[in-house]
Parts: sequence; C-alpha cells; structure tokens
Amino acid sequence: MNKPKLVPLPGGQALPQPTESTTACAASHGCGRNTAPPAKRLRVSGVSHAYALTEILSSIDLEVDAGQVTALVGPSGCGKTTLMHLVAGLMTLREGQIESSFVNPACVFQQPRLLPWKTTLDNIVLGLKATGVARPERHQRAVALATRVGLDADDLDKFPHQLSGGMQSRVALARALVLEPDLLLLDEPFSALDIGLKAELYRLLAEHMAHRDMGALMITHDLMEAVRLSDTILVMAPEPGRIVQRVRLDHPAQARDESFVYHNTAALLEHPTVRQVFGLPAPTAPGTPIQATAIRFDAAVPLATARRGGLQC
Ligand SMILES: Nc1ncnc2c1ncn2[C@@H]1O[C@H](COP(=O)(O)OP(=O)(O)OP(=O)(O)O)[C@@H](O)[C@H]1O
Repeated sequence: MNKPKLVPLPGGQALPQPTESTTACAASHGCGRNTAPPAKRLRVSGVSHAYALTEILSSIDLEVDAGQVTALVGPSGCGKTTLMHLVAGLMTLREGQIESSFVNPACVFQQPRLLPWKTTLDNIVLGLKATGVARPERHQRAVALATRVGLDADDLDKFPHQLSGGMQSRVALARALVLEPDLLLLDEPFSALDIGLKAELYRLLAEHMAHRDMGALMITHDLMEAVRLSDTILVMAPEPGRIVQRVRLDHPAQARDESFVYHNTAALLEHPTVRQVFGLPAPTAPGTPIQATAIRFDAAVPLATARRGGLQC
C-alpha cells in the first residue's frame, strides 16, 4: 500500500490540505502508476504544551488512520481537551508536529457550542451552507441526520435554549456528521446521553466509519465506550499530560458483542497502569486476573514521575 502523504499543519492553525490521494493518475494519462488513494493518516509527534509556566502536555505521539478510532482516556485535567484543540488547529502549536492527510475534518466539542439565535435545523446546516451546498440539498441532508440522532420534526424549529443538554449534544454531532467528514474529532460527545441514545449513536458512528472510511480521535471518560468503539486506546497520566499506556484492540468493532465489551473493559480496569492513573486502589482481595480476550497492552511508560496525589508509583 502507498504511504500516506502527511501535510504539516502550519503553526497548528490550518487543518489538512488536499493531497495527491485525491488526484487520478493512470486513469487520465496512462502512466501506469497505482491510482489507489493512499490511506489517510493523522500523526501527532512530540507535541508538548504549556499554559503560562505550567506544563500541560509532554511529548505526545499518536496516530489516527482512516477507518480507525483512537480513544484518549485519562483523569480529569490531564490535558485531553488541550490536545484535541491543538489537533483541531484551535490553538497555536508551539512544540512538536501535527501532520494529516485527511482533507475534511469536523469537530464535536465538550460543549455543543450551538449558535443561540439559530434553530436546530439552521445550526445543523451551518457548515453545508458555508461550503455552498444548495438549500434543498442541505435541508434534506440535515433533516435526515437529525432524525438519525433521534430528534423529532418539531425539534428542528427550536432554539438551543429550548433543547435539553443531550439534545444539544445530538445537534452538535449531526452538525459535524452532515459534512461527511473523513476525520472526526470528538470530545466526550456521548456523555450527556442515555444508554439507548448512546447505542443508536454508536451505530451511526460505525456506519460513517465503515461507509466513508472515516478516522476518529475521541476523548471519553467511559472506558466501556472506549472498548466498544476504539481500535487503539491511549491512556494518559496527568501533570504533565502524557501517554503512559497504549492498548490495541484487534477484534473488529462491528464484531464486538456485549460480552466482549464487558469482559475487556473489566480487563482494562484491572490493569495496574490504568488503576494508578485514575487513582484507583489496588483490589483488596485479588482473585484470578481477568484475561483480556482481544486487547493487547503495549509496554507501559513508568509512572515514577507522576506527581498527582493518589498515585502509587
Ligand atoms: N485556557 C487555559 N488557560 C490556563 N489553563 C488551562 C486553560 N485551559 C485548560 N487549562 C488547564 O489545563 C489543564 C488541562 O485541561 P484540559 O481541559 O485539557 O483537561 P482534560 O483532560 O480535557 O480535562 P476533563 O477531562 O476534565 O475535560 C487543566 O489543569 C486546566 O485547568
């Protein structure tokens, strides 16, 4: 397979540029080169960040490939959102590199950030309008997606203050997915939703992953959600925020049933690094360790430098 072309994001401000992956070659002039588009990839290398003198992120390395979900988990305040904002180009990158060959990224942030003076429908179509999609088409796409995220027809004319927190989250997700992104940046998008809605939106996300070969970088506090959806889970420790454990899930996400999710979430929760990072006490009466069935733990980074109270290093 061709190696993806990665385009540096200048100063972390701009999002990915089109690459040769979008150009036809042999088909147009018969040079005989393989025209299969190279797989897209986001690569974060050696990214560190500080607010004033406080070091928030230290030497973050991660990758997101097309069709893959990479989840970031870690205790509150360890820098996950800061990292996401750097990746999204919303903050100036000062140290490290963020490169991407995705061309159409979209973000769903912790706060829905809906425009308060616009209706649900107008919030969802905002990005389509900006990209010049004709009104009938943008309305048709927005209505279809609003329905998929569980909004009723009469919700479409409501303003954000008339929606519950969970409804606002769903509007924000619809606003991102209606753009048919190839890379989705998700900051706890499902945290305000009940389990039935979560399950429906997991299915919607899986469809977009499968049909559009979309990549996703997702922050979640829900380890079960991470095990259900991700191909890679990156466990972060705080002060400064850094990746201390990489977990690979080999089993295809579509083939994971409830038993797989429960079992492997339990295995993840038993892992010593995960327990330390979240300040969980060692099990008082350790029994037989739960064996992960299809997840692999890469070598953990020692937590010896962690400075947070509650860590047993
Ligand atoms: N604009 C800012 N100025 C100064 N400090 C900030 C700023 N934004 C975040 N911080 C600090 O940076 C640290 C990391 O915050 P961040 O929101 O990235 O963490 P997080 O892991 O996403 O947390 P949570 O899981 O609670 O959402 C926190 O200590 C926070 O107080």
